This record gives sequence, structure tokens and C-alpha cells, in this order.
Amino acid sequence: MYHLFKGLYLYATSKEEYSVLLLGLDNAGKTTLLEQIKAAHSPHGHPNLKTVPTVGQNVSTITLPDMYLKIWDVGGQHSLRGLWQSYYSSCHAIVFIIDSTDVGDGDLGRLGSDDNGTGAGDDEYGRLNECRLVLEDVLQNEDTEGVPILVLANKQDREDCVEVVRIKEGLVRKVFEGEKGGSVRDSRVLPCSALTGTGVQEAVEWLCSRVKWNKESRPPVMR
Ligand SMILES: Nc1nc2c(ncn2[C@@H]2O[C@H](COP(=O)(O)OP(=O)(O)OP(=O)(O)O)[C@@H](O)[C@H]2O)c(=O)[nH]1
Ligand SMILES: [Mg+2]
Repeated sequence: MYHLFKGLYLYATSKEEYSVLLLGLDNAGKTTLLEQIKAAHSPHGHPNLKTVPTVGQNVSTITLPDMYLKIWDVGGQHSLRGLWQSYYSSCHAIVFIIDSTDVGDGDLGRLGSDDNGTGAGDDEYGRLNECRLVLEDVLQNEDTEGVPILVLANKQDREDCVEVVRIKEGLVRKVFEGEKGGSVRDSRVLPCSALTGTGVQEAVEWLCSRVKWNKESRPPVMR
């Protein structure tokens, strides 16, 4: 009898937990975003906006009315990107964060096709091509197949940022529709400023709705 009641109690009080993976080049704003999300979902939270480059990972679980969101923030430096793939098979959504002040004019169409993204001659374009190559790599990995992807055009508070529509049309759409765009998946491009918090709530709402829609193919963990 005890076990029956315990089981019923646990069933009634447990919630679905979904994992969200924050990806993007180093300095894009992943850790800052995690800090904003954490602060927005804790009663007396102030975000710690003094970030340092992430070596390894930061993880936080936020409690929402109908689910837990476990958010994984990993280092974006070149030497650390090889570690990303170990997170792919267990994540329910990916956030790909772009520094909107470091992608030139945001238009891949103007980049030479022989540019290999090593940085040579990239000044005018910032890290546009590096960003493309890294995003393609994520999309092409079989373990991310079908996983909803939210692309955030971050640092929209800065005057020198490229606006979201250009990032969407000039970069993201071209990558998703290109031959290395991987399988069809649920995706969205949103503007945000992880530093000021603008757009962060919309991002979390999009993620919550999409992980639920996709729960048949990536079931949550019960906690
Ligand atoms: N103006 C502005 N600065 C931002 C924004 N988001 C992040 N930054 C700044 O960008 C720098 C890098 O931010 P991080 O959050 O540490 O970047 P990261 O993506 O975690 O970098 P790695 O850990 O190296 O992968 C910091 O100086 C942040 O204050 C933003 O929305 N606006
Ligand atoms: Mg970081």
C-alpha cells in the first residue's frame, strides 16, 4: 500500500524535464543569456553579467509551471567545439546564439565561395563565415536531427549590430536551405539582448512550446 501511495504521490508531483543546449561561437553571449534566464526565474535573482570565457560547461535547471528546463551552456572557443556533439543526443532543443555585431553585413551571398572560414580576409565580414560553418556542422550531425533550433541574433542593444531580418535572410535561411542545412526541422530566428534581457522571455516561451510539440520524438525525463 505504501508503495502504491508513494508511486501515486510521485506521479502527481513530478514534472517533465527538457534539456536545452546553448551553442554559438565564443563571445556570442551564451553564458550571459543563461544568467539572464536564471535570474528571471528565481525570486530575488540578479543576473551575474560579469562572465568569463567558458571552459567546460555551466548547467542550470529552471522551474516553470509545467516543466523543468535544464539549460546547458558550453564553451564556444574553437578548441572546445569538439565537445558539443556529446550533448546532442540528449538535448530537446538547441539555441544557436549569434553575435550580431560580428557578422559583417550578415549576408552570406556576398562572401566568396572559396572562403574556408579560417579568418583570412574575414575582417570586413567579421566572423560571418565561421558562424556559417559552425551552424552547418550542428545541423549536419545526425544526433541533432529533428531537434528544434532557435537562432538568437544577440547584442541587439548595440548600435553597430546587424538587424535580425538581415541575419535571418542573409545567413540563417541560406544555411538552412543550403545543401548542408540538414533535415527539415522546427526553427525560428529571434532578436535579443542577453545583456539587457530584451527578448529573453520570448526565447524561453518559444523553447517551451517547441520541446512539448516534439516530445513524441524526444521524450522528456520525469523528475
Ligand atoms: N552589448 C552586449 N554585450 C553582450 C551581450 N551578450 C553578451 N555580451 C558580452 O559579450 C561578452 C561575451 O559574453 P559571454 O556570455 O561570456 O559569451 P559566451 O558565448 O558565453 O562565450 P564563451 O564562453 O567563450 O563561449 C561579454 O563581455 C558580455 O558582456 C548583449 O546582448 N549585448
Ligand atoms: Mg560562456
